[in-house]
Amino acid sequence: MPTKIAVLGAGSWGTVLANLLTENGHDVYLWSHSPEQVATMKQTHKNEHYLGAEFTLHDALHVTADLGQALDQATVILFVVPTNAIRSVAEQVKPILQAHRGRGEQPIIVHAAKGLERGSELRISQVLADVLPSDLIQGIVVISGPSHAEDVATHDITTLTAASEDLPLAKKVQQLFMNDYFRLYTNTDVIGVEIGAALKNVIAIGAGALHGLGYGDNTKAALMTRGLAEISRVGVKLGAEPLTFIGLSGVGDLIVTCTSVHSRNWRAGNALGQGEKLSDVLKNMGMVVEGVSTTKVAHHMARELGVDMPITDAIYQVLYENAPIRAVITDLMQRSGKPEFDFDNASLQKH
Ligand SMILES: NC(=O)C1=CN([C@@H]2O[C@H](COP(=O)(O)OP(=O)(O)OC[C@H]3O[C@@H](n4cnc5c(N)ncnc54)[C@H](OP(=O)(O)O)[C@@H]3O)[C@@H](O)[C@H]2O)C=CC1
Ligand SMILES: O=C(CO)COP(=O)(O)O
Repeated sequence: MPTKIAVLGAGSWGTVLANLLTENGHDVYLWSHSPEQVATMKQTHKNEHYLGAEFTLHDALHVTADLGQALDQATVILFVVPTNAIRSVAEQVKPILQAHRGRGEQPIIVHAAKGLERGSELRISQVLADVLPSDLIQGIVVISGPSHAEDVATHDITTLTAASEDLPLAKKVQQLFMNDYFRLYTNTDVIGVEIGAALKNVIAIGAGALHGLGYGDNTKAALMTRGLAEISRVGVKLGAEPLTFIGLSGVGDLIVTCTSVHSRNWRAGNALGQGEKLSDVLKNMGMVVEGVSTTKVAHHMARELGVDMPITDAIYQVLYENAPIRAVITDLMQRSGKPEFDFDNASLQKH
């Protein structure tokens, strides 16, 4: 029995996930807020701006700019817009779900975005829970892991995590997405999965910058390892399970984002390392670079929580205070010597 799924956001990731779910036999409606983009996709069967000319939309995939049509009788709603658009899209979804309430429908809400909301510092599942009351929905599941849209588009073998506090719901979502090239594992640590997903983008900007400046493999490994240390530190302080950070949405996503030319965060960092201005880099990218906004949120969050995040702070200085990259690297290296692990520090323990 096919499941009706509404995919909200027709950028690179939303389009590829909608295609995959259609391949898996589901009845999928891909919603874009742009009627012009929908008209072009219907005419060409492509989403060329985001995925190039090679990628073709599945014949059975419905594309629409009508949110009501996408949501009508959908049992799953997948949010794949950038973090800072999640709230406004959820606010458009809410009255439609309220109108459907009489039919007794309660869709599963899934999201695939990676960031922290500017201003509120909320994780994405928290933003969704803030807007969509629990009597309107079955629950919220996050899907996350090392997964560039460009590689999934060519059926490269890919593994993700489906995370929810409600394990049966995570298992349902796992089954919807699984196929011979896309494998999901479940996890109940939503905090760890969302924090790992958001903060790896910050470190990927740093990895790109090191590449742009000509640093070698030792330096990149140092950045990724110490980057993971600070991601884990803040995550555990927020209540995450430490093990999640050695999983797919921790080290897994950190590796792919810090090493792939597909990563918009890595590419932005690389361009900065080569001396381009941030405003030009973002203008030329034409796609979301989540790590730029997340760096600001994480920098403030670290201060509020009293967690040491020296790499994130250094990237903040480069992005928001115009600090020269080589100077912040020198400052990082000149900090006093420290133990690799502070085993006695309570902030490394969950409780
Ligand atoms: N690309 C990838 O490989 C992966 C991305 N992700 C995450 O998925 C999320 C989406 O990323 P991705 O698809 O790559 O982003 P893109 O930049 O490729 O596309 C973003 C899409 O969201 C739309 N959009 C932007 N603002 C709004 C809004 N206010 N209302 C409705 N639609 C809006 C854009 O429309 P328009 O064209 O009009 O601007 C565009 O269709 C991000 O959080 C990203 O980190 C996660 C895993 C992999
Ligand atoms: O999250 C991603 C891969 O897992 C995509 O990363 P970018 O947003 O840097 O392209």
